[in-house]
Amino acid sequence: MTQYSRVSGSVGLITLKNPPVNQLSAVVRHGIVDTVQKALSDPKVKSVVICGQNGMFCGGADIKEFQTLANMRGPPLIPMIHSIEAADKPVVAAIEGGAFGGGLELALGCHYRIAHSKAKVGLPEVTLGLLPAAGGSQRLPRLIGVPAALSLITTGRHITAAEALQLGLVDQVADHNTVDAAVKFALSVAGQSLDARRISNFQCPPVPNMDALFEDVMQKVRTTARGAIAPIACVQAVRAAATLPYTQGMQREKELMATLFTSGQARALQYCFFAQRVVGRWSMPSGARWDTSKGRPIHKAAVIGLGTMGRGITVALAQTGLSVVAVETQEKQFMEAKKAVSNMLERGAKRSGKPLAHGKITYSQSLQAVADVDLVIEAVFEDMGLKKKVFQQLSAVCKPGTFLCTNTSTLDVDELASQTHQPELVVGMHFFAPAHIMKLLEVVYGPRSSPELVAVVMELGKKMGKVSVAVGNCRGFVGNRMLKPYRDQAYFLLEEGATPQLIDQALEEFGFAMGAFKVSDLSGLDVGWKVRKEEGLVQPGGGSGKSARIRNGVRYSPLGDLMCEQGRFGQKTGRGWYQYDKPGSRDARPDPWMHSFLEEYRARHGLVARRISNQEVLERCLYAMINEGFRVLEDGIAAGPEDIDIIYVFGYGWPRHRGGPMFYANMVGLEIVLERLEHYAQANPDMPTLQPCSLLRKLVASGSPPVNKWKEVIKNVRSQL
Ligand SMILES: CCC[C@H](O)CC(=O)SCCNC(=O)CCNC(=O)[C@H](O)C(C)(C)COP(=O)([O-])OP(=O)([O-])OC[C@H]1O[C@@H](n2cnc3c(N)ncnc32)[C@H](O)[C@@H]1OP(=O)([O-])[O-]
Repeated sequence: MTQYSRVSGSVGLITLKNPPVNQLSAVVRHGIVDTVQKALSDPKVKSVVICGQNGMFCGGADIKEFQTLANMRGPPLIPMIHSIEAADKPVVAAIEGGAFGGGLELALGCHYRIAHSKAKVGLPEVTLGLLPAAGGSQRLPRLIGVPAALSLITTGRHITAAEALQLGLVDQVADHNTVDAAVKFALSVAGQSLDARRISNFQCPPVPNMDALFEDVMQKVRTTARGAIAPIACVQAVRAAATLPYTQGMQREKELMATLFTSGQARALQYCFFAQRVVGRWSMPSGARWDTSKGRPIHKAAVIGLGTMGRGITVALAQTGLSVVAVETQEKQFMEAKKAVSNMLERGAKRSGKPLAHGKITYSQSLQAVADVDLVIEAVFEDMGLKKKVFQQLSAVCKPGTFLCTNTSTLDVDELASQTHQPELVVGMHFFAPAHIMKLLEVVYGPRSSPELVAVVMELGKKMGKVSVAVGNCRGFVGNRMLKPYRDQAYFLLEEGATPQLIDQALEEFGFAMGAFKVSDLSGLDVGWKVRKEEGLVQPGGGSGKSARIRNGVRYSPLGDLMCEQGRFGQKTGRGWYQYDKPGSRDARPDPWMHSFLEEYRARHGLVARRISNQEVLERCLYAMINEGFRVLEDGIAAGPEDIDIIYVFGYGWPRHRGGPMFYANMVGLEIVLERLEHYAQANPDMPTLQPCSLLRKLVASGSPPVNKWKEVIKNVRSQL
């Protein structure tokens, strides 16, 4: 909706009213066309101000309308914005809150822009698989120059009003009432010539070596895009602005948008946008939900154990403004951690331009120091015995009602909870390394966990700038549980004839930030080895005969164990699945040693190497992971496919433009995933993770509904279990 009034005698005030973010739905576009027409034809009106209600200018086109073309009725944006720019009365945009995407494009069609000092602006279309196609890709470079426009349009980043002023994107910044300031401004420019204010008439400011600039940017974008097509189209659109007259540039913008709009990538990225918001509305099997469970504020928190994870968590907490007690009992680690945390905080402050959060941390070598905190995050070594001891001590030391959280990545949260006097006040907070940078937080509740605690931790995650996903307790939770069958398939493929680089290349071409073996080298092969040893799976020398590759009746690959026996722990030892210049180096190079190691291994086990295609790598690794995802849903560990997809996009390097594993399965076609799993399961009867799970079969039998309809089928499957 759009409201119109006349203020200060001669200013037509148009207010966009469409909660939650005044998005440009059809009804709003109608309203703008009508009210602009009204203002321009009213002789009493000498100038116009456009603003948005509830302290928000406009969040852009209505993304929900993109889901079906049928929804996209009503006046199109481009002519609407052109008619504003062509108006013979000055039109001023009063930007409060934010102007994003189509919202900023609307403001760029106005003759002047005044922003509140706390407002942000940006063209985030690229994050939705699109480009600013209501003239944004053509007007922005004309206004602020090609390099700055490229930076904003290809990254989609939101900038502050101060930066926008510096770039010349806005004309004035107001500290108080922006609409009042804009009305005053509109009065002052009434009657003035608008020839120099219509951005579409501008030439792009000249750039020396323009070809070299575009080549350079295109190369960078191709590397970082990992297969996403929108960033490349954004560069092409800006290039059109720099080299073509405005009308031809607009034609190019339209053509590029048409390709993007119907692409699967745009659908996947828009799905991710909404999925990220869906996971915030968490629920537990008990029926407790985000909107009925209230948390309480946390003022003081503690971190136990200052290894890599503990340091990152301490920094992340301090950066939210909380008081943090950081505890490490080992003298050497204690001294190193203090220094490291302070460096990390300094770097963070430099990056964000925000003040240092040093003063908020107190360090201690005694657990007694946490007696008065509201919440503790345990981040000691991944060892059940050690963690149990810490939880017993915490339960004795902390004041009643203290929330106790564990940063375990796989261990049983309920078992830890049972070590305390108040097991309902224990949950998992599974951070990802480096914890102050990585966005994902898995919040792991057990059957006894109190909804209040889940609410507290989800809220705390939000404050820390994390995307928090609430999941149930099981081995590996959601992320690591699904990763296991994916990794296992990668090992089996090595045995069957692949190399680490063949598998990694297929996964990286798919869009993963790193292939399975590079990730393994980065995180250290010894971590999994230790766990497998504790589980009694490791046989020295890899074992011999038939039993060497079978454990508990299921196929097992001892390759990782053999690598560890050779001291090849990955980057930290300079040798792993790849070789490195020196220990700690990150530049992975294929290792000829690996070739003979695999040949010898295959010969010992009577395996004949065969040619493995990229398609087989993707199908076996990804479909095994997806199949486990269906089991996770069937078991009620994740509330819905969105939870799984967001965990993978934010924590495991899954390419966002493919929407997450469960969305991807839907894009491929559930019947195809089922058929391929059946095929591979038949060929490998000793790999139960390839046996299609019943939820997948049920979904296919129900006609493969879209992801947002899966919950109904899941409910039926669970009720039959
Ligand atoms: C031809 C076209 C060309 C054009 O260039 C294309 C575009 O403009 S593409 C668009 C380019 N624009 C963008 O990419 C901006 C996308 N939006 C954002 O980045 C953030 O929402 C914003 C920064 C605005 C506010 O952040 P915040 O304060 O943390 O709030 P929040 O994020 O939690 O959202 C609150 C609620 O609003 C909902 N919703 C939000 N935006 C839209 C929308 N455009 N539409 C529909 N709905 C939208 C959102 O789903 C949520 O609903 P719910 O039911 O409560 O879950």
